[in-house]
Amino acid sequence: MDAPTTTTSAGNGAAGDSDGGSWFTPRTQPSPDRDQEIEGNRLAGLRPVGRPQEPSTVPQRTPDETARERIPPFQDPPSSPPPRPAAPGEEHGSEQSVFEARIPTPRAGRTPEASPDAVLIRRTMAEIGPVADKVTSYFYALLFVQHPDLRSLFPPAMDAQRDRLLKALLTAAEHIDNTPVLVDYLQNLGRGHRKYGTQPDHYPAVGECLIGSLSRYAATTWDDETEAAWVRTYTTISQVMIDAAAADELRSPPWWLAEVVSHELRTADIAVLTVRPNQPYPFLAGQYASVETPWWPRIWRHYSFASAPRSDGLLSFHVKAVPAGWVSNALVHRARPGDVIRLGPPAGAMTVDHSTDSGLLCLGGGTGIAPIKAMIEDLAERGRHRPAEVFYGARSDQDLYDIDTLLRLQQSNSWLKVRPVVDRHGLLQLPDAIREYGPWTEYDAYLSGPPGMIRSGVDALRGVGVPSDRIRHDSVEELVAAGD
Ligand SMILES: NC(=O)C1=CN([C@@H]2O[C@H](COP(=O)(O)OP(=O)(O)OC[C@H]3O[C@@H](n4cnc5c(N)ncnc54)[C@H](O)[C@@H]3O)[C@@H](O)[C@H]2O)C=CC1
Repeated sequence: MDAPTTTTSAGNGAAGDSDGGSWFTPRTQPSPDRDQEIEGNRLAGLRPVGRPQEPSTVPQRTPDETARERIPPFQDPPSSPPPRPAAPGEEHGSEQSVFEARIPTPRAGRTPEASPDAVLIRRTMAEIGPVADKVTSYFYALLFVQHPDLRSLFPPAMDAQRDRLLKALLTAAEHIDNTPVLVDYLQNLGRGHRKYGTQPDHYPAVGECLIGSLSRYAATTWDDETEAAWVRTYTTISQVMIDAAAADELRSPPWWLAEVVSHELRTADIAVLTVRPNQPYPFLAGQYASVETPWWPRIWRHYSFASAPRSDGLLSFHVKAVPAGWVSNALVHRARPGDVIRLGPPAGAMTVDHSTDSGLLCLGGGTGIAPIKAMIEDLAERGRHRPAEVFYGARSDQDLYDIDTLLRLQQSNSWLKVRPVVDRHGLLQLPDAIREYGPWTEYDAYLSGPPGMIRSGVDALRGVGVPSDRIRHDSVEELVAAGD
């Protein structure tokens, strides 16, 4: 399952397609027998094109610069809106592919002018919106019938994961004008897809089926111009992903194997697992990884690292078994020392900004405390004496399964204050607790927990005057939510 080797960044062959255009060659004229063509094969003209070496006089560009050039510049700099709450997932973040980028929405009253392609794409999106389920079913049916070899890249049982690829593509397309954020998102998506065994030549197949499905369900507005806009957009999207995967191949494996070295049941349904990766696993405190168990092949779920990077290389996760959570139940009730799981690459931008001395206001709800604890350990290890206040919310005293660890950290670090907040009478008091303390004007806020907590926590923080750009949380699935 090697990652692509054919594409690299500009300066060594990536930029400058042979025709000076895109990776795909869009058909601009309808073919005479268009009506007879099988849906999904309509873009048989989509093909990877050769990529000659650039002349040595061309200054070397980084993969990032190349990727950003592929996407037209946003007409208006992205604003800093309130972070959108994460959408519900059945397990932490569930497996949202590698969604983590935040697509800023334009500031109220200042609508940036959309590019012509973006206008056409949004028109298609508006038409397929009411029949999104049908588009999804048709897209996957097409993909697996036309390209049965791709079926093995997806889980045997296509549950909620099923529509994630399509959603990711559609959401990215819809935000094609928003260069800075989209590039990060797509690069992450490309890197994250290495663990599925995605190869560059899979992209045209997906592109054909995407266009086949869209043209069928957006038939009223679909025309050659629209098709050309989608082909250009998909070409850009896929090329950024392919290049990011190729660059990543030079420095990281597509996945890591990790042996469970300890498994501690802290409550009837919460386990703390410690694993040893088979090779060094670099990550930052606050990030998360996708995890696959041997019992549910190709089903990946996200879990945050519950400790800062350790000198012995071990990683830990807090997992709560949730109803119908295949992976979480396996990890809590089945996994034992000696079992081997797979880890995807680290992802997530909810990390500590070490360039400032601002305080940290952290809200952790349930197992959402895991990345918060990792960030506090990170601060402690760096010897940075920044004020940090942790509000740890749980439904009962018993559910404060990691309070001892946090209290120990508090004992040895005078700058840290830990405040357990247990729901009383079914009332969720975590956001109320923030209002009771403060002021928080000199603090950066970090939230981690269930989507409802993130939502009300963000509201509460903004209510007490914490500016949106100082509020951070995992934005897993934000793009998907934005595309809904
Ligand atoms: N395991 C991990 O590594 C991570 C898990 N998460 C997420 O954290 C969540 C943890 O689930 P549980 O432990 O079952 O938490 P839970 O549902 O028991 O909630 C924990 C606490 O969060 C607060 N809370 C919950 N809903 C709220 C709302 N609507 N408004 C205000 N406060 C609210 C309350 O204080 C509650 O006691 C999951 O959604 C998981 O996806 C997030 C990051 C990391």
